Amino acid sequence: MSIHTDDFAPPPAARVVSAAPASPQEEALERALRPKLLQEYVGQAKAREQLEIFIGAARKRGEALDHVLLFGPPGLGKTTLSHIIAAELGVQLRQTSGPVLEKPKDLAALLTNLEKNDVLFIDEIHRLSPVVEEILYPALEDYQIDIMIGEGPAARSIKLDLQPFTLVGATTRAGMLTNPLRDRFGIVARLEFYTPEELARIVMRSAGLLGAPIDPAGGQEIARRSRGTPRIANRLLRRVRDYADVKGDGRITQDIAQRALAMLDVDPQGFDIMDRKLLEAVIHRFDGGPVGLDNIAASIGEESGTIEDVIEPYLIQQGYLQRTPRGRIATLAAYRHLGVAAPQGGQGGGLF
Ligand SMILES: Nc1ncnc2c1ncn2[C@@H]1O[C@H](COP(=O)(O)OP(=O)(O)OP(=O)(O)O)[C@@H](O)[C@H]1O
Ligand SMILES: [Mg+2]
Repeated sequence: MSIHTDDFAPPPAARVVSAAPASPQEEALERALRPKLLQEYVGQAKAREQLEIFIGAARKRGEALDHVLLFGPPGLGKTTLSHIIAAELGVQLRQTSGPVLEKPKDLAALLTNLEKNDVLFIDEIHRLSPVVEEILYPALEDYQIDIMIGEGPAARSIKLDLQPFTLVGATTRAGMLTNPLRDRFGIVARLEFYTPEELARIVMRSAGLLGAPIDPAGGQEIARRSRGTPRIANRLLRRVRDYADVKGDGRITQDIAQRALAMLDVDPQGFDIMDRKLLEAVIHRFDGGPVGLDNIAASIGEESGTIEDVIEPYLIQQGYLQRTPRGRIATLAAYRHLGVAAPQGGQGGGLF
């Protein structure tokens, strides 16, 4: 048996505050913690209020809900919300994703199987191929599709009528949607990072479902360090619970939470090693910026897409990083957080 040095590298999923689901097991656990109705869905007041009204109206009239676009960083509850929409409408949900739909006929098969007012959920909708997207336009507008039968000179196009349905599209990158696709969504909901109070409610609820005894202060400690993201909050809760079982008497107290999170390398701001690496790179290797995304990516050995979708949004929202047309800039808060003296007199990209 040969041993490669790669065997010792931690897998990417080892990042404990990564917003992406770590494994199929984690996805199964997540499903168990998923709220099923709007009432249980914590936070996102704006999106929830909109949906409550439009869902209520659609139900009253017995019509399909307008098409819904959900966008926001990973782990904020887009998939959860799509399931809730179907449940609140009292219809079935069919689920697929942009990269899975390779050919027009893949989408056509799904569409023709929908029943009246059903929800079709397309995750990562920004990754639909153009030929598949083409099929979607008339389906969304007139509940019709044009499909080609046969090949070569014998090929002909036929129109098929569909049942009225609702498309729920989810994306981490609304900017990557084509205009004609974006224009066909009547309801557009942008999901925001959660406040520590909202995350604390989520943590307490999840702990209840897991049967884990927890103090409110323990819940708040986990919430504060979850990067505004329910998926991370639930993951940290499970790790802290393990720690409490082994190192304590099973109860998640603030002290246990603090010790467990320190062990996991999640700092009091909820930043992990990747966040710190990024800020350190901008400050130490690029004089605080401005520096382009690709340079940061090369410098910290992370894909630029991951940086843009997963790492940066929270750092920007919290005011540690700025995205400018000339590149990324580390703010004063970033210098402070890393305990580095900020440059004096108009350096650091003119921020100070
Ligand atoms: N508003 C909420 N209230 C309670 N729990 C939530 C809420 N939003 C999300 N969660 C929890 O967080 C987990 C992740 O949410 P979800 O899978 O819906 O995120 P997502 O936005 O679809 O992520 P991705 O972009 O990776 O697909 C869910 O399993 C659920 O338990
Ligand atoms: Mg999802």
